[in-house]
Amino acid sequence: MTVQPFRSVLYIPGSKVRAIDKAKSLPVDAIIFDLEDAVSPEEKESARETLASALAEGGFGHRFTIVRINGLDTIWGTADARAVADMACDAVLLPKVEGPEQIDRLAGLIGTDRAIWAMMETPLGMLEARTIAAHRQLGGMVMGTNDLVKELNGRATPDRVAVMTGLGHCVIAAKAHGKVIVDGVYNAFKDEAGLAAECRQGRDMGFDGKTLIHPAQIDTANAEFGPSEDEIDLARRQIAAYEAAQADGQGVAVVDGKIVENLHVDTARRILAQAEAIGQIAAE
Ligand SMILES: CC(C)(COP(=O)(O)OP(=O)(O)OC[C@H]1O[C@@H](n2cnc3c(N)ncnc32)[C@H](O)[C@@H]1OP(=O)(O)O)[C@@H](O)C(=O)NCCC(=O)NCCSC(=O)C[C@H](O)C(=O)O
Ligand SMILES: [Mg+2]
Repeated sequence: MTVQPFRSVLYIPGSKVRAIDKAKSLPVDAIIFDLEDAVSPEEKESARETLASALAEGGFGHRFTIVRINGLDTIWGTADARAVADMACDAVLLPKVEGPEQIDRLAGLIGTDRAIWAMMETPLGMLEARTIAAHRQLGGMVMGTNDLVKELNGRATPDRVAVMTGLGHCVIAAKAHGKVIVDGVYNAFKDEAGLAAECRQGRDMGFDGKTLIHPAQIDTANAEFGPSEDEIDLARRQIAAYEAAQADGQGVAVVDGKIVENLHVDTARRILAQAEAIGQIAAE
């Protein structure tokens, strides 16, 4: 079982050369190089060129590289898509996706080989999560909780009640189709405790990781979305107990007073595979 980690997914404005360079040494699993909201209209074209050179130069190692382009209905979108078709990145992220036809339209510009990721951040996007997740070229989904709160005219509260239905719906859609899904950003980038609590909520819901806006958020996301020592220890003991029970002709084992069935063993194996993948990254 191979499990590529997406615990920490850092946005970097495509216009910020120093930040792009810094990313080569940051312990992130993935990077979103942004051409959309983090780049001013005056810098859109130069950011495209900056990014193309940085990606051509390389040096991002194991980090999964994603470029977020502007929407195809904006004045920059088509030129972004044409430029990104030649960029050395792993995936292209399209903002405000509201249906599979938008993915088809982007595929018409960049080809069908490159993975397309979708920003999930509008009410219509939430309703269409199922058809978007099912698209053959879709690699992953990224929650855009700032836009979603805005579009709902809700309020950004610590319990995230305004976006909770959408978050759960998108997790279900992504998992139904075996796609990666990462949670939205935590805006207060100096509030470590608040970030940790929101990461735990996202992890409990089934998100694979969290999008981040500042390097100071990386360690928290990696810790909260990676398996803990206790989880790894329990996974090992569950597998051992289940294998022993099977050898004894039993279908169920008991560990720490709780039953262990084949489905729990699947989860345990996934935890160990993720821990191994993370260990390999750390050893690089
Ligand atoms: C939020 C920031 C504007 C803060 O920037 P700054 O004041 O420069 O931070 P620091 O001085 O603390 O920076 C310290 C060093 O870290 C580097 N840095 C900062 N941010 C990043 C980053 N994102 N990636 C890599 N490196 C970064 C600085 O260059 C400093 O380095 P050094 O000089 O070598 O010490 C800034 O963090 C920022 O611009 N963040 C990204 C904002 C962004 O991308 N926003 C758009 C995505 S969020 C979104 O759109 C969500 C979604 O669509 C939705 O709807 O919810
Ligand atoms: Mg957004």
